[in-house]
Amino acid sequence: MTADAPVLLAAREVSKSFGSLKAVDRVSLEVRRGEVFGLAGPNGAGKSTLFNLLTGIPIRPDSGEVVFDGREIQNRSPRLIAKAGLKRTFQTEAVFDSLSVMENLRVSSAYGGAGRAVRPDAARCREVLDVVELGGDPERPADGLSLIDRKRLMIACALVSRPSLLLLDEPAAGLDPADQDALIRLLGRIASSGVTMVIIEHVLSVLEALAGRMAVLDSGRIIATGVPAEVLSDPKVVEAYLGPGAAR
Ligand SMILES: Nc1ncnc2c1ncn2[C@@H]1O[C@H](COP(=O)(O)OP(=O)(O)OP(=O)(O)O)[C@@H](O)[C@H]1O
Repeated sequence: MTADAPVLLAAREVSKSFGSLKAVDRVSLEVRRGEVFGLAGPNGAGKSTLFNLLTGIPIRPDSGEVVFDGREIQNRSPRLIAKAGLKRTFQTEAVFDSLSVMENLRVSSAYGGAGRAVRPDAARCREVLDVVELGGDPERPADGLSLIDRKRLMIACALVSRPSLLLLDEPAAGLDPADQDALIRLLGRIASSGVTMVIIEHVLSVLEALAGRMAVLDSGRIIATGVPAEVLSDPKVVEAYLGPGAAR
C-alpha cells in the first residue's frame, strides 16, 4: 500500500447515541485501498458500534456519512453494502453449526455475492478453504470445528464473494498464542492478496504485526491515529487503557 493509494472507506463525523450515551461521537477516519487498519480501545469504547454503523448492521448513524468506494452507504441496506464488496466478521464465530463447512460457504456466497451467480462456484469455495488453510472434509458439520477452525471458516465465508474490504471484529479473541500466530500469518496472506482490512483487536500484538496504521477509540471518540508503535506509546492511549496517571 502506498500513502497515495485511493481512499476505499471514509467515515465522516459519524455519531450514534443510545439514549444519553454517545457510543460513537463524531468519528472520522479514512482507510486506503490495500491498507490494514487497526482499531483498538478499552471495553465499551464504541468499536463494534462503529463497525455496525459502517456495515448497516443493525443500526444507522444519527449523523455523519460513510463513503465506500466513492459512494455514500450510511442509508443502504446491509445486503447492498455486502454486495458492494464490504464484508465483515463478528466477535462471536458466526457460523451455522448445523450446516457443513461447504454449506456455510454456499449460504454466505448467496448473501454477499456481487449480484452475479447466487449459486457459488465450487472451485471458489475450495480456493478460499485453501486460503484459510481449513483442510479436512468440506462436507463435515461446522459444529465439530475447533475455535481456530471456526474462525478460519468465518473468514472464508466473508472472503468467498471476493470483497474489496474486510472488517474483522476481534478475530484473535480466545485464541492461545500459537493460534494467534497462525491467525496473523493467515490475515497477512489475505492482505498480501490485495484485500483491504480493518481489524478491531484487543490482542495488540496482532495489530503491531499487521496494521500499517491504527486508531484508538475511547468513550466514542478517536484519541490517537498513526503507526501502531507511536499510537500504543501515546500517553492518552496508555491512560485510556490503564487509567489516569498511568502514563507518567
Ligand atoms: N444496542 C445498544 N443499546 C444500548 N447501548 C448499546 C448498544 N450497543 C452498544 N451499546 C453501548 O455502547 C457502548 C459502546 O459499545 P461497543 O460494543 O461498541 O464497545 P466496544 O468498544 O466494541 O467494546 P468491547 O471491546 O467490549 O467489545 C457501550 O457502553 C455499550 O454498552
